[in-house]
Amino acid sequence: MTELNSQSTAQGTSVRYTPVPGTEPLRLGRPLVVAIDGPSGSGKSSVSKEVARRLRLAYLDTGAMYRAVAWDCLEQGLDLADGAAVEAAARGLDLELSTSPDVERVLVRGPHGMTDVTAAIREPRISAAVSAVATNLGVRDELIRRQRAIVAAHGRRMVVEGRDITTVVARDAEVRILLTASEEARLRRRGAQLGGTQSAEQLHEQVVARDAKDSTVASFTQAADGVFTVDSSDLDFDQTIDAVLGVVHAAVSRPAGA
Ligand SMILES: Nc1ncnc2c1ncn2[C@@H]1O[C@H](COP(=O)(O)OP(=O)(O)O)[C@@H](O)[C@H]1O
Ligand SMILES: Nc1ccn([C@H]2C[C@H](O)[C@@H](COP(=O)(O)OP(=O)(O)O)O2)c(=O)n1
Repeated sequence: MTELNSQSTAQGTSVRYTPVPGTEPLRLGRPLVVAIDGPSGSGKSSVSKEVARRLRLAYLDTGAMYRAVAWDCLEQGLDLADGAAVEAAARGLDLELSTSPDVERVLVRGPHGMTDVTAAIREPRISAAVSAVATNLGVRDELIRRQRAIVAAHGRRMVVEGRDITTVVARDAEVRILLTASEEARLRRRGAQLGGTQSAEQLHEQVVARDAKDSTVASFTQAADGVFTVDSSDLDFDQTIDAVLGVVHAAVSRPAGA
């Protein structure tokens, strides 16, 4: 009951999704985990939030969890090379994050009460430090456990985005997507997002070099079996949303076992 139409637009040919009212697989209450992985700047966060709004699902930004651990380690003055101390910080972290696609909020509880770290975790100093935390396997073990618990607590109705969601955290997701874009597009988008404040070298470090480090512990450059690839290099934001929604509807409309 899903229509996928090819339409020519000013930007080229794109796949657009035409929702069919009352489409059974998207009924409210039925589990629907949409797992989205991809490299830095491919559009995971912005696309996942909009897809969650359209499908009335909760939203989990797993990258924000790794960033919050990095923030806490720096706050405590820990040496990020001390794996045991970093793992202990992750296991002890009292973290609260919004799972609404409309509210961006990350809070960390410390000895002096809750600190709102929503903006702080996006600072370049955290982007520079976060791979040291994300490549710590003890940290990953703890955050993966928490991420699975969050998905379960939301009745498995959630868009979850990161680097290892399709392959580890939610291998059993109803829909698994690898969102990619060319390196050139990703650097351009991240540069614009940061308001042109970063040099080409800084952007390369924050996007390409960080992905190379993160690739050592998570596989997000090639789609695993059963994972759909959406390449957004030549799509604008709205076209990317249409393409992702098209994949969701095609996946949930498939007969069982197909
Ligand atoms: N298809 C697209 N076309 C143009 N810009 C996009 C597209 N997808 C995302 N963006 C923009 O690119 C920037 C980076 O996207 P973001 O969602 O932060 O990526 P990620 O979470 O993968 O690092 C944002 O400013 C976002 O609005
Ligand atoms: N599931 C995840 C999510 C993020 N990470 C790591 C990889 C990244 O360097 C950091 C921050 O992720 P985030 O998605 O915020 O990164 P972007 O700057 O949006 O590309 O965490 C991870 O290892 N596994």
